[in-house]
Amino acid sequence: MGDTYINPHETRNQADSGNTSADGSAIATLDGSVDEPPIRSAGSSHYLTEKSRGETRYIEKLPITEITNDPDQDDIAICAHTLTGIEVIRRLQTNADKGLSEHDCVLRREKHGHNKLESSGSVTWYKILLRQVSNSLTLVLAIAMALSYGTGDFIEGGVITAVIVLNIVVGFFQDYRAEQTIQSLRAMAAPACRVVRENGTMLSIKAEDLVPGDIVQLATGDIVPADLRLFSSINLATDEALLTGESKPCTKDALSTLNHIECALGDRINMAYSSTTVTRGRAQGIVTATGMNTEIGKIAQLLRDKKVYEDSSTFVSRAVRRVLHGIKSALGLIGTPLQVKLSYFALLLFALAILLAVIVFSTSLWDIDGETLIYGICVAVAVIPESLIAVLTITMAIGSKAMAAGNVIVRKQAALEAVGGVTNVCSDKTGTLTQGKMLARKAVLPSGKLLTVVNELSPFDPTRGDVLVDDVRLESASVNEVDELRHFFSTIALCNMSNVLPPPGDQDLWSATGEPTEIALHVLARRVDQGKDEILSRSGMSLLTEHSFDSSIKRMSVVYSRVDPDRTIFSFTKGATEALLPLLDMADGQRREILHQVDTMASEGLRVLCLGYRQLDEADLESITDRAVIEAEGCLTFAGLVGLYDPPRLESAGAIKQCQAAGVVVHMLTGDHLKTATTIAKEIGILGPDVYGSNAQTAVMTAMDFDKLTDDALDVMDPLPFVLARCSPTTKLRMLEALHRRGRYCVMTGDGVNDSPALKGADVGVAMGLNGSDVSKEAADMVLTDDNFASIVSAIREGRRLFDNIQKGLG
Ligand SMILES: Nc1ncnc2c1ncn2[C@@H]1O[C@H](COP(=O)(O)OP(=O)(O)OP(=O)(O)O)[C@@H](O)[C@H]1O
Ligand code: NA
Repeated sequence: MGDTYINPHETRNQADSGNTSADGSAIATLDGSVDEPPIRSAGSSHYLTEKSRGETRYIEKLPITEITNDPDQDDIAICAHTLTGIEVIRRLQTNADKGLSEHDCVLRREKHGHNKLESSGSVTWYKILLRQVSNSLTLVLAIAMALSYGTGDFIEGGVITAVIVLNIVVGFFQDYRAEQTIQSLRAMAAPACRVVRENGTMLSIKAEDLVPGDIVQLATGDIVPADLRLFSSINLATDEALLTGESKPCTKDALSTLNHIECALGDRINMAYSSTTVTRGRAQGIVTATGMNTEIGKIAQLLRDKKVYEDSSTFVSRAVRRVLHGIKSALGLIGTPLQVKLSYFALLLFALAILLAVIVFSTSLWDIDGETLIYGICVAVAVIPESLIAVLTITMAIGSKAMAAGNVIVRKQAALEAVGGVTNVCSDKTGTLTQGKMLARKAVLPSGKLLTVVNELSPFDPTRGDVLVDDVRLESASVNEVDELRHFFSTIALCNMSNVLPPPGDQDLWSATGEPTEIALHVLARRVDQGKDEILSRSGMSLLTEHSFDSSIKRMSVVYSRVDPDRTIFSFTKGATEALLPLLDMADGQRREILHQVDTMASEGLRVLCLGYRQLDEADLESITDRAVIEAEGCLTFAGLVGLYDPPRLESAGAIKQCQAAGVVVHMLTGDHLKTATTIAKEIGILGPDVYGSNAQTAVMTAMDFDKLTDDALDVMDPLPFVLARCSPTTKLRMLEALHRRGRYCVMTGDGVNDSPALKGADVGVAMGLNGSDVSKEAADMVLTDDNFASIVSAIREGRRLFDNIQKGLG
């Protein structure tokens, strides 16, 4: 239950207040819940709905709790799931529409503190200093120094002392700075969230700044920033494994109200808990608990209160384990692979030094006089390369600084070294190799008429530029007179979650929020006054349900209904051609015709979307909530094709050339059409006369063909594809495995929720800082602050320099 926001045929068994009247008017809630500024929030209309619908009944059913003027936040956190959304909003003295004022927030923050988990103490300066002293190299050097002084070799002794001091000082400042960077990175990487504040403005703020009573919006891929009582939701599901251990996503329903306060966390389907992740859908909720008061905070508190080694092992085995751990970390055998390697190296040198000393002493048949002693020690000390340590420390310091300057946040230390050894890069296309700013250039209508956009200036400004139909300018007024035009524009505007925003005041810079693909379509619709809001207010339609875009099935559907006398219901679908063609109701000949048109557009480098719509009966409503059923039914009427252009980034071609010159192979793993991807790949040089194997049959493949092959077949393939089109997250994993079986070492980029396995599996997983989901950032080793492919290349360069310098130091 609760799979959708509203289903008239659904009977609810929860004690519920007036929201069972789930018909047209409550539905109106939904279309308001577009996710970005400066819209009215979904909450508002829901609020009105609940109020306007049977208010008396609502009051009768009010829980018998006292309403105080000073709502107690702790109290709300405990019982929010048993109250209606409205009640929670009222008790927390906020407004779903307007949100809290800045003044309120300051007061509440004073009372409840920041929304973050208290960590177990930050690293202090003396701990960092201790870390400098306690490693094999320093220990070995210290012994050498003592021996040198002991034998009166003050020059050698002085040099070693200088090296030790340099090592400690540089190391200290470097680590200290790194520690601070990590702190600030944590703050930066702390999930941002979208919140309604100050009379209804939508802001993006750090989760840390949330206070109880804030109105928060959630979308697929978000990490829930605080404990929330949801008050509107569409197809929402969250992954709560962290809290409940339940690995299946938990379907949420904002409109339900539960009866029992003690109800298990996993059953509280009207709540979303801090640190869980949104696996699908979107929602709005009100913050009921922050920081250590959240459910995850309570767990953290429990963990902190517990003794560190609280297991069944005996005192002795615990002590042994601790001592071993202590020795290992003192010798520097705990850390990144490189640190460990270096520590072993130092120990090896030390052993060698002792061996030499022993040899010297043996030649004098252990008749050790002063001279032999000095000689032996000098030989031993000479083996230890003081300069190595100085070089190392300085190189590491410079390397990590350069990375940060190059728009790459290194989340895991080991990645700093790993990235230098990379032999293959598997990159996304959209937004990474290309600019991610799409423009709708062309469209083909069902009748075969060609629609083109000319004279456009900026990607977001619908007022500049003209739409031509077969070379005749299309006037806004005539759209509604032609059926196929009306259906075409309704589909691209309504099956769309983006917002296109006029410039504020007297400026002329349009802006937009949402996915580039959808923005491009929305701008096209607005060029002829067919924006989403315009269509909705004109036709009186409201959203029934929505299945947001899913990159594994590559399409999106929405269902709208009109509340007129004979309630008409329409579904609109858009997606990749391969995903939509089987759902279209048409003859095979016509399908082939469409495929031909798609091919032509794709070879021009355009991303082609296919559109369809369908009129539904009341009876179909039963099934609209279940995506699998909608798919099976299909029977869509074809509404047209649209071609979007996403120009490559200017830096891409150069960066790819540098990679190839350095022997790094670049692969493009994209969700896009084969032809579109190939055209772009040629433009930026992933394929070309200089690239060995570019003309091979396997250079360009669709994921479908790739996935069909067995591992053995992949292993003999030469070369592995440079372009993999229509990729899904699992294809990325197979590509990774194939590369690993060949002993390659690779970077993999990803931005989506389901890219996490590929990011974790890669030698260096790279997430996108600007447009990536929180989940992908958590899984990655590195995050690009500018989403730019060129930054990966500079990271590789920096990593290699680091490696080379260390190599030189060792040699
Ligand atoms: N919002 C959307 N609604 C419907 N279909 C979409 C939408 N976005 C993309 N598509 C279709 O799905 C295909 C794959 O998109 P997907 O998001 O998986 O790839 P991408 O992330 O854009 O590309 P890349 O993997 O190179 O970054 C697109 O080529 C397009 O046909
Ligand atoms: Na992608």
